[in-house]
Amino acid sequence: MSSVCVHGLGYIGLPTAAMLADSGHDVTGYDVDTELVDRLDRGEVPVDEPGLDEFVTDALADRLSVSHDVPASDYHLICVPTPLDGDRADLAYVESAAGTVAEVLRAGDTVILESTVPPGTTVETIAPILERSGHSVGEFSLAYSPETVLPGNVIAELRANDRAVGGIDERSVKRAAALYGSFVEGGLRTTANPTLAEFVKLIQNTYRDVNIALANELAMIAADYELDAREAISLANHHPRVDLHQPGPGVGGHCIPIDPLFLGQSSENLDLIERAREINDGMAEYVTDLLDDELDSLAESSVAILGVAYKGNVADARESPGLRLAEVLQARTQVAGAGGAGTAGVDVRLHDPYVTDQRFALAPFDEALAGANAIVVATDHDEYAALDPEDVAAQLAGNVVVDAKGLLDRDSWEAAGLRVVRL
Ligand SMILES: NC(=O)C1=CN([C@@H]2O[C@H](COP(=O)(O)OP(=O)(O)OC[C@H]3O[C@@H](n4cnc5c(N)ncnc54)[C@H](O)[C@@H]3O)[C@@H](O)[C@H]2O)C=CC1
Ligand SMILES: CC(=O)N[C@@H]1[C@@H](OP(=O)(O)OP(=O)(O)OC[C@H]2O[C@@H](n3ccc(=O)[nH]c3=O)[C@H](O)[C@@H]2O)O[C@H](C(=O)O)[C@@H](O)[C@@H]1O
Repeated sequence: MSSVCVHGLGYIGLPTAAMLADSGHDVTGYDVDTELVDRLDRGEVPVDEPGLDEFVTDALADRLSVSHDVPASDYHLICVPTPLDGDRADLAYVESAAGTVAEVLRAGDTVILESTVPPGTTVETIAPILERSGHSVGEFSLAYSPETVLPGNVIAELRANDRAVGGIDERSVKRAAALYGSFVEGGLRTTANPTLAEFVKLIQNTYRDVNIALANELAMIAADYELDAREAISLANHHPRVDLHQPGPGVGGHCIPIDPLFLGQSSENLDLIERAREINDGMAEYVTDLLDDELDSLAESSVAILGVAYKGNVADARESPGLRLAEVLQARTQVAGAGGAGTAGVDVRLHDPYVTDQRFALAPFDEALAGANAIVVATDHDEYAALDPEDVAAQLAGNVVVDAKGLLDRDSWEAAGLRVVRL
């Protein structure tokens, strides 16, 4: 078993550190957020993910420790953020983490980058920073291995998913594969080319983004023929070589809407991929058009948006389709005030049973619904699937329901006197 230091104890780093400890390695978790390190040290697990609390707590009682310092270790795993800055990846965090590793790196150690990055980052950006240690690539090992876990199912997918491992040389491939082999039950797909592994991660998320855009476009076309897109997609998917995705109010989260843009960082050849992004981002406009068609006067209406989390049963509201819809609705109906300043027309109420972020001015469910002219189901939370249409109808002033996630049983909702428009 090896000593491992995990840099970055967020959504990816923390479960990975606990998994490595669970597999018998001696793991140190390091994060620049000193408060986070202190909280973890007290046994508080601030990352919201099913089963993670107990998994991390058990690891902390055994082979996982957290520290404000980076110890010399056989392995360094870098799991720090790579946000978007304009239309480019902000690599400041991975550069900083690599700089910290360089300070303790020894000949024979292995560094693995897990953060999602534009192709070429490991070779062109990380390797030169690590060489500030005084050791050359080859004296230490270096690999890229992307994380592919699905939020909501992280612990199971850490073990079960196949994992791409791209080493900078054959020794790096072997060293990285040995570490992942200690807990990955899926296949290890190795290559002596980190750039290929970086590219593979990006095209997995791009595949999903482009396919969702196709589903969204099909939903708009189906509506022109007065057909139910989801019924059509379900029937079409019975073909052995067709697997269409589902339409929705947009693509949220901090990965799928962002990773396709990383692909374009050193290539002028993105076309379909860029168009897919536009289609997915444009779904908020489309849902606004639907509401405009259904309501007498959008500007004088109240609309309850159910769901600001980016997807069902999670609390993460990054790149939220529900919030984007709220912005578009307000921008569309803004009217010039006396001083020329815009005043919002439509009254938008936001509700979410999972999101706790105070910045979003979320309303309790009954307040969000009270006297509203329309509701939009923007997130497929289980709580919304279980709503009683009679109760909802009794609280609304209007009868328009836009089911943007195909969550509701249309017959029972229409039997309650509601007009259901579904994407
Ligand atoms: N969250 C997800 O579902 C997935 C995320 N990824 C990728 O994994 C990477 C990490 O993402 P998350 O864990 O979600 O981010 P996160 O924001 O949850 O956590 C990152 C942590 O890194 C810490 N950090 C920042 N700079 C640091 C440094 N120089 N040294 C040590 N710690 C530092 C931050 O304080 C934070 O606690 C990103 O590149 C992301 O795109 C990949 C697949 C899935
Ligand atoms: C290829 C792939 O499935 N990538 C996963 C993805 O996780 P994430 O939770 O962002 O993906 P998701 O469940 O597709 O949700 C993204 C968004 O897309 C929407 N969505 C999803 C599927 C669909 O048919 N239609 C649709 O509109 C969701 O509602 C959500 O707003 O991105 C993660 C990441 O890279 O962070 C990655 O680890 C996960 O495995």
